[in-house]
Amino acid sequence: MLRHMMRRLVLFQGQHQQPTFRALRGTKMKTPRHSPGLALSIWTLSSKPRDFSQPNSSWSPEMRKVYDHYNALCATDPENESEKSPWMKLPSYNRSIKYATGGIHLSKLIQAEARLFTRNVKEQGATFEYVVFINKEEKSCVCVFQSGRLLEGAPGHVHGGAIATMIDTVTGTLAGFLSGPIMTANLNIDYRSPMPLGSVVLIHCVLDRIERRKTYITCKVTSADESKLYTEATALFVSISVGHLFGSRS
Ligand SMILES: CCCCCCCC(=O)SCCNC(=O)CCNC(=O)[C@H](O)C(C)(C)COP(=O)(O)OP(=O)(O)OC[C@H]1O[C@@H](n2cnc3c(N)ncnc32)[C@H](O)[C@@H]1OP(=O)(O)O
Repeated sequence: MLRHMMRRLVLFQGQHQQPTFRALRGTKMKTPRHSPGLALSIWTLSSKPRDFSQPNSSWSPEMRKVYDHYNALCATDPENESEKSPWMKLPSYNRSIKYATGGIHLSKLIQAEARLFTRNVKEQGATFEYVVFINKEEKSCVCVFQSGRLLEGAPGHVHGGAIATMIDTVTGTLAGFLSGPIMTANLNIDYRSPMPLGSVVLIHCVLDRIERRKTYITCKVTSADESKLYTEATALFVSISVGHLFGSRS
């Protein structure tokens, strides 16, 4: 069954419909605590994983306003239903493996207690609140990001590592959407002005170019009204085989 699910995962990644999953190198299989039969029957009944891109009560009115703006862009015009919007909102789970068909089951086998860095604090609003909207035609995306109180670096401002985490996540999401399974090979960041803790910012990413296995993305982080530039970055992602995550170079 595991082999079957892995095959579905590879097929899924090849369709480039969703962002890729991140490194699982050094992965260990976890033996289910229950008997396999019982465990499987429970999994079959399990509901959909929580989608963290949905609004929650920690979102500020500004976060909600920007979210509503981009969410409206995703809707199909009722007067022209044949023309689909190029915008789409991506779901977000606490493990990227859950994007794959059967991923919810796989995530219970592969390092079952692992959690995506940006989604690992249960308290809503304490760390990374974000949602990513992709524009398929422009090969670009916008992430609406609200930083929480646990992300402080300089007093009252967001930690540079937290900003880098978000840039890696959003550029990686776009690269994975466009190129399938990838890993970050290079990330260059210029911090232009300090980002107030708790503020809502936009992370704009666009495809620069694709050369063989290399996908180059450029990124700008601005205030929600786009009047202030906080950060600029460029990122290189290299396409990998799923085997690369499990230690095989083939
Ligand atoms: C939903 C959430 C999404 C989150 C996305 C986040 C993704 C991550 O953070 S991944 C974690 C951080 N990244 C890593 O741990 C990666 C570690 N590095 C590796 O595994 C490998 O070095 C890897 C995969 C990047 C490249 O290795 P490999 O597959 O052997 O590629 P390799 O043959 O060396 O290079 C391929 C091409 O990329 C180029 N390249 C590789 N690394 C670099 C680099 N650091 N800088 C510039 N170019 C590079 C090579 O020159 C080569 O170019 P060309 O095609 O022109 O000859």
